[in-house]
Amino acid sequence: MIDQIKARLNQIKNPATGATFEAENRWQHIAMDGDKLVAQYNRDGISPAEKRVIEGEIQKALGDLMVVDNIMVKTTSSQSQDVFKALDKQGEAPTKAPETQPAQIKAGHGTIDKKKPVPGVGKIIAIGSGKGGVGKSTFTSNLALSLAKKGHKVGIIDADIYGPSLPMIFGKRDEKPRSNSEKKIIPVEAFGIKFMSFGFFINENDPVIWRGPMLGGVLNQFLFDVDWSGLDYLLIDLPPGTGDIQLSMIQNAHVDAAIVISTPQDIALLDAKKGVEMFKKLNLPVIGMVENMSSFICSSCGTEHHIFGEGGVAKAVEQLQIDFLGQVPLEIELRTGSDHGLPYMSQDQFQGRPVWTSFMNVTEKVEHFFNPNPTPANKGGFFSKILGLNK
Ligand SMILES: Nc1ncnc2c1ncn2[C@@H]1O[C@H](COP(=O)(O)OP(=O)(O)OP(=O)(O)O)[C@@H](O)[C@H]1O
Repeated sequence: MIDQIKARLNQIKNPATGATFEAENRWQHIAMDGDKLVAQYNRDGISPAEKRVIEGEIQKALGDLMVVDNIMVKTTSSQSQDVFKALDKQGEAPTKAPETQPAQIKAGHGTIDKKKPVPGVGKIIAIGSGKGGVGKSTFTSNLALSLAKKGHKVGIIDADIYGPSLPMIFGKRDEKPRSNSEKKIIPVEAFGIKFMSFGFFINENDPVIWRGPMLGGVLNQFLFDVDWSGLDYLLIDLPPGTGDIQLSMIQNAHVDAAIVISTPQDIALLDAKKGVEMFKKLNLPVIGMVENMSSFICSSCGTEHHIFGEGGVAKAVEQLQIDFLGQVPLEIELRTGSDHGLPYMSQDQFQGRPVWTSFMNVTEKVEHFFNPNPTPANKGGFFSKILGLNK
């Protein structure tokens, strides 16, 4: 099959010149890795928009031979600045301002090999889930807000390449991140939380195939090319799953600990256990597991319904010998808040409700994990205080 694939890939045309990839000798590597195709071409002179056309053509050319999700196309370029600029709503890079530039992230430049601390950041927590849609981004954003309520300076990296939802949750979908004069990306800020999202750099309709080449380096770029100075906690919202993508994202990054989110459903739990194992394999301490959507309390009759099952996460943490950080019930306002850019924990009118209390309890456990013996001097924003970073 590989010969057939090569023959078809050679006929892909460069939209910039109209010549085939074969004629321009663009392909550098075409090989199968199990059932996955890894192909790499030289993209000098090809713009991001043309690159997307090419990826569409590759999908079309190979669509009858293999599953599109198994096609991984990498690129190399001698111009390391041919990058993905923060997009405005129409998909165009914003115009220049005198002292800042449109922020940009590079594609296909791999990971850095050494784990090094992120300047100005206290602790970095990776938040993962085995399965998609269990509420990882909802949890991450509300944990950030709860930590901020306890006096900490908090940032979030939205590294969920499949469904970056932080711009929506924080009501910043139209934001265009910029870089400062030191070429550091300035994080976007909402409700006192600084964040950076992969969503600012892609069009929502871009196929996942196009995002593939960005996987390797994107987390490290978000860790080191963004100005995170002054943070106590930096949370990383990982893509759902426990495969190579998640592994390669975190194995070279300096992360202090991880939290795994699951629903009580068997299938989600099974995958969440794999997530815990993945973090353990990477020698990353697991703070614990959170059960989201644990139950629904009927507002008319007050009965508690365990829609996705009951007690599953409590059992799993026992088997895995990790801590149970708590349950977050289903609550309509948690969803509507996220949909409307008004995250739940930013709305003080919900204080005292079960979801609010759950988030504050989880927050205390996270604080305790890093600071088991709080004193008045190191309580609330303690990392910044120690480091003298809070201005
Ligand atoms: N406890 C909850 N109560 C009500 N709705 C919730 C709750 N948790 C999450 N949701 C809603 O469920 C949906 C999925 O949540 P979210 O996007 O946070 O999941 P995710 O695990 O990050 O998904 P993905 O895998 O796509 O990144 C969202 O609409 C969110 O608002």
